[in-house]
Amino acid sequence: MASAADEGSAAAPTPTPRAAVSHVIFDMDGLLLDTEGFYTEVQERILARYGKVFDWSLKAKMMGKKAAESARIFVDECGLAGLLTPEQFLEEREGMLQELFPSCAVLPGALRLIHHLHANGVPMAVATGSHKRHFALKTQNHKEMFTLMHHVVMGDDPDVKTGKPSPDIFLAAMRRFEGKVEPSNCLVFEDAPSGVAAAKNAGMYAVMVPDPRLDVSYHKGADQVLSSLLDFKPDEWGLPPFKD
Ligand SMILES: O=P(O)(O)OC[C@@H](O)CO
Ligand SMILES: [Mg+2]
Repeated sequence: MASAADEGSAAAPTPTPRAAVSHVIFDMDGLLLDTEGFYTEVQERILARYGKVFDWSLKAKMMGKKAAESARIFVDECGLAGLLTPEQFLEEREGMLQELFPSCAVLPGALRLIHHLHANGVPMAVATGSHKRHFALKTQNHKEMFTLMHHVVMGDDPDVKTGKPSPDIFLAAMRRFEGKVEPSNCLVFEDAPSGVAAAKNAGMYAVMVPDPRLDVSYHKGADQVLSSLLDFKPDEWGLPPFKD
């Protein structure tokens, strides 16, 4: 029988990679940038006026979607039809969001991973449901991270006919890489159930980094679920390992 000392000195077996991807696509809100809390805060405030409470099952349905789609969900699910239109909801939350977005922080592990992949020549893109104007507000203090991306696709891009969970945005992001890239070459990082579904609908691999308040039933469909980007091991996906 091997002693504890023998076991300690034995080289760890090299794990078989889950897949060998060559290209990476990042979601933005709630994955790279800590902006989801702003949406929650503003929506809680609006709902409180109607004596209602914003909860995580509603959050799960709204997050990751284009603004108009999530506004429709908000009004319908909260039974506000006749009291508030989706357009009024968007108008009302706009001022509050515009003030909050520029102060957003980068989420843990995002910069480390992006710098590592860039240094190793792995092509990266961002695919966000956010439209151009909100993207500019959110990224104004984090420009460097986005210069390392080959490209960014936003929710109001003409190639994005339908928002997540439609695969449109991830397929558009894939097609804009150089050379011939297949969905099975792409690894998507997402925080939202609709985003994971979009990646899977596109035929890609999906690593989910969900908010801990999101019910575990929403993790279904992801190929891997992590508590933080800091826990990501590139070699599990055929990507160059971290050296530190
Ligand atoms: O696709 P992401 O970057 O999460 O953006 C969606 C955002 O508009 C709100 O959830
Ligand atoms: Mg997101």
